[in-house]
Amino acid sequence: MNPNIVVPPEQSNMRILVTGGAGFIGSHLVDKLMENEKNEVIVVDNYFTGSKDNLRKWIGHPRFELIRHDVTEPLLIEVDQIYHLACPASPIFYKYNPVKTIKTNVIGTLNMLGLAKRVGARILLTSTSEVYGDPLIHPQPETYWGNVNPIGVRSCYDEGKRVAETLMFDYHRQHGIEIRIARIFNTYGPRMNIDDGRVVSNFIAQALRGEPLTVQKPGTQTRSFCYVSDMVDGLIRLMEGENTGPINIGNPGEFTMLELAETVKELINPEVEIKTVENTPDDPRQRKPDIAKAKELLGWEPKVKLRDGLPLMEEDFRLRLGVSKKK
Ligand SMILES: NC(=O)c1ccc[n+]([C@@H]2O[C@H](COP(=O)([O-])OP(=O)(O)OC[C@H]3O[C@@H](n4cnc5c(N)ncnc54)[C@H](O)[C@@H]3O)[C@@H](O)[C@H]2O)c1
Ligand SMILES: O=C(O)[C@H]1O[C@H](OP(=O)(O)OP(=O)(O)OC[C@H]2O[C@@H](n3ccc(=O)[nH]c3=O)[C@H](O)[C@@H]2O)[C@H](O)[C@@H](O)[C@@H]1O
Repeated sequence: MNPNIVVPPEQSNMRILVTGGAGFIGSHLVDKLMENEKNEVIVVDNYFTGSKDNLRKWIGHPRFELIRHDVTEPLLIEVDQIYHLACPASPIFYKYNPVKTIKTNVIGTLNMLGLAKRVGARILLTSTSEVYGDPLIHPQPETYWGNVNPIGVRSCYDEGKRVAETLMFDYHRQHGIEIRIARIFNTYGPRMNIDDGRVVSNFIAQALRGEPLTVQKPGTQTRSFCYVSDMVDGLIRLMEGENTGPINIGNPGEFTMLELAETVKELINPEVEIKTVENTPDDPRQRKPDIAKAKELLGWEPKVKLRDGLPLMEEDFRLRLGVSKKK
């Protein structure tokens, strides 16, 4: 090929690895990446919390490949970009085998950085707002170092992601790897596991089954919920842009868990009861992203409000649970 011909970036073919691509956010990201005919997408996943079903429309597609692989083992392939998502995200699942969660975050991220270094790929890590722990600053800007319990039951995830961020920056400084770090705040949408255990999927499944909505005590704790299409848009902008991050990607609309339960009840099943149940240790009391950096550096902000996103998720849950809407 003539070396003087410069191929503009939007014209070049890209081979993209998505680890954890059979999961909730990963499978939506794959859908978006596959829309670009210049992209070839490879998913690696161990199916711990993900499923082939989430990718069924792409299985057999000539630009798509699915590999059963655990990221705690080395991976030798040739790719241009790596979206590194592999890690259980629901507290129930990441606490199920905490040692494995740490291995996934630390050894898994080391392996993906090793791959990025060998082939010269750009790598994006999906970190989390949990790096801020139980935050003492509100809302949380990226400059906040957090308030994390290093020995608690959530630490395998929180500290695991903090080490993963450290590894990303050390590979960047020491080996010149091109890195991107997204700090994702609570994301919801179609394809979440019905029994995933996270609050939005729990409340929607409970409302559709006519079971009480289980608000964990005190119920005044807050979260800020981002719809999955907004999240995927933010991740792609971060990968394609020039900033390493970390950058918060989330929706600043903040709700108490009681408010969320009231909203789900009103929109999905006004007859359902709301009951208060025991909470788990170290549950953060408040969480809201400061997204000034995402707005300025990525030109990104979320578009889908909670009241518009919940019905889209309801539709998907109705189909999967076989519960039709009353006329
Ligand atoms: N959804 C959120 O609200 C949220 C918030 C903050 C950060 N994140 C991060 O985003 C990423 C995706 O989250 P999600 O909500 O889609 O979760 P998910 O559990 O649906 O997806 C995670 C995927 O990773 C796979 N996986 C887990 N361990 C693996 C391993 N050792 N090797 C290979 N694959 C493995 C799972 O099988 C699953 O398909 C995670 O890194 C998570 O920490 C998510
Ligand atoms: O977004 C993030 O940064 C992190 O948020 C979540 O962790 P968490 O906010 O604890 O998620 P949930 O399990 O959905 O809990 C949210 C709140 O709802 C409450 N909850 C949960 C479940 C339930 O049935 N009822 C209920 O009131 C919890 O006590 C908590 O206060 C994700 O699961 C993590 O993967 C992610 O990294």
